[in-house]
Amino acid sequence: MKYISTRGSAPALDFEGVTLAGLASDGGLYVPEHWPRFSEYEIDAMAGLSYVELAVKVMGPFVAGSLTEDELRELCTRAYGRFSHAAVTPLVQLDQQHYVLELFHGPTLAFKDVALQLLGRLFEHFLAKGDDHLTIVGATSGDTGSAAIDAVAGRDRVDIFMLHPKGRVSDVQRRQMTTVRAPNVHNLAIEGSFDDAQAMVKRMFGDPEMASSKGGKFRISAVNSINWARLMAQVVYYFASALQLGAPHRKVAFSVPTGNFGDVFAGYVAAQMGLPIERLIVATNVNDILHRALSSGDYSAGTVTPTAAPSMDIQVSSNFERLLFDLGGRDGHAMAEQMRGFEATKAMLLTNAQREGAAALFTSARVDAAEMSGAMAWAARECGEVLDPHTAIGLAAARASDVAAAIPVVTLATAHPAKFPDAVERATGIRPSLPARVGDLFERTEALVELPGEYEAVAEFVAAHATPSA
Ligand SMILES: Cc1ncc(COP(=O)(O)O)c(C=O)c1O
Ligand SMILES: N[C@@H](CCOP(=O)(O)O)C(=O)O
Repeated sequence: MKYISTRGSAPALDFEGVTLAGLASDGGLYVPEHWPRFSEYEIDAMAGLSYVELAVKVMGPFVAGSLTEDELRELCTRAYGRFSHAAVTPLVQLDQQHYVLELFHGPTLAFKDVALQLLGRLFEHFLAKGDDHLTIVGATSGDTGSAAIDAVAGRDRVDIFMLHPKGRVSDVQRRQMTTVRAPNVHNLAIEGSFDDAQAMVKRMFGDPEMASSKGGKFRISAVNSINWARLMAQVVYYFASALQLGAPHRKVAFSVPTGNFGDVFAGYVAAQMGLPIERLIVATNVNDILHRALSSGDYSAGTVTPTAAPSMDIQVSSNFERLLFDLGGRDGHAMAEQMRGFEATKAMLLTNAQREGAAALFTSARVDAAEMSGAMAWAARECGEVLDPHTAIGLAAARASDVAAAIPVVTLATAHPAKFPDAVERATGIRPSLPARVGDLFERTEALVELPGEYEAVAEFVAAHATPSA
C-alpha cells in the first residue's frame, strides 16, 4: 500500500515510511492512495474472530509491503495483551437502542491506548532494522500524552517530548504523564491551549534547523493522530462492535465525542472499507468548530473555552483535512490552497462537494455542560453505567439524534470515568476510583518543565535534549 499527502507535493511513501514520518514533508497528512474494500461475504466471515485476529484482517491491507501477516499478528498480540478486558473493547448495552463501546481498558485508561500500544511497537520494529534515532514531538489535551508515554517509555532509539497546556488537563491525566520516570520522556507544560501546542508540533516538522527531512538535526516523528498508524488501529473497533450487532446484515450508527477528528475519521475509513454504517454523529462540547463546519459549512476557529471534557477543548481539528481532501476529489493542490487560507485567517468555508459529501454520512451536535451532566446522570441512574464527561457528550448527542429506532447507536466510551472524578461526582453523586492497575499515582513524584507558549523556547529545549539522527 502506498500513501499520498493531502497537500499533493510530498513523496508517496509505504506504511513504514508514513509511520516513521508522522506528518508529510509538505505539511499535509498521509492517506492511503485508495481505500481497500471488503465484500459483504468477507465482513461476514470476520464475525467471531478474536480482537487480535480481527485487527490482523482489518489492518492487513494497510500494512501490505511493510509487515508480514505474522509480524502484524505478533505486534497486535503484544499490544492488546496489555488490556485488562478479554474482549479488549467490550460493548455494553444501555437500553433498547443505545450501547457504549468501552475503549478504556488499556494501561492509561483512554481510547488512545488502542492505537498507541501498537504504534510504540511499530516504531520499535521499524527502527530495529537500522541505526537511526527518533525524536517524537507530541501535543496533548490530556490523554494522548499518557498513552504515548506509556507506549515508548524506556524504549531504545526514541525520545519523546510531550507538550500539554499548563493547568488545562485533569490531575489524573497530568500525573499519568509526569510520574513516568524514564530518561527518554520529557513533559513540557506550556502556556496556552492545546491548539497552540499542536501548532508548535507541526511547525517543528517544517523547521530546517530541527527536522532532518528539511536538513535539520533530528528525525522528528508524531504520536498524535496526524500519524496515519494511529487512525488505522482505531478502525478495528468499529468493525468489532458492528459485527457484534449484526453487521454486515444490519446497519449501525456511531456517536463519537470529537476533538481532533481522529476517532470519528477512523469510522469514516471503516465505512469506505464496506462496513454498513448508517450515520456518524460528531459530538462536540462548546468548542464546536466541527459542529459549525458540518451543519453550516463554516470552519472558523474561535478561542478555546476550558470545559469539564478537557481532552475535547480543541478548535483546530487536524484530521478534518483528511476528510475534506477525500470529499473534495483528492486534489492535493486545491487542498493545500484551502489550508493556506485557513492557516492565514483561521477560517474557511467548505466547498459544496465537501458539504454534500459530509452530509451523506455525518451529522453533528454541540453538547453543553448541562446536557453532558444530564447524560451522565441518566446513564448512572437508569443503566448503572458510570461515564466520563467525554463519553457523556457522545451519549447526549446519540440520544438527541434522529437515527431510526431499529438501528443500534454505539457511543464510543473514550475514557475511564476515574480520570475525571470531580465532574463525574458532580453529575452522578458517585466518585469513581482508579483501577488498581494504575497504582499509586498520587504518591509518585512528578517531573515536568514549564515553558512559555513560544515555539523558540520549545525548539531550544528539544534541541538540547534530543539525540540527533544518525
Ligand atoms: C477522552 C477523549 N475523548 C474524545 C477525544 C476526541 O478524540 P479525537 O481527537 O480523535 O476526535 C479525546 C482526544 O482526542 C479524548 O482524550
Ligand atoms: N484529545 C487529545 C488531543 C490530541 O489528539 P490526537 O488524537 O490527535 O492525539 C488528547 O487527549 O491528547
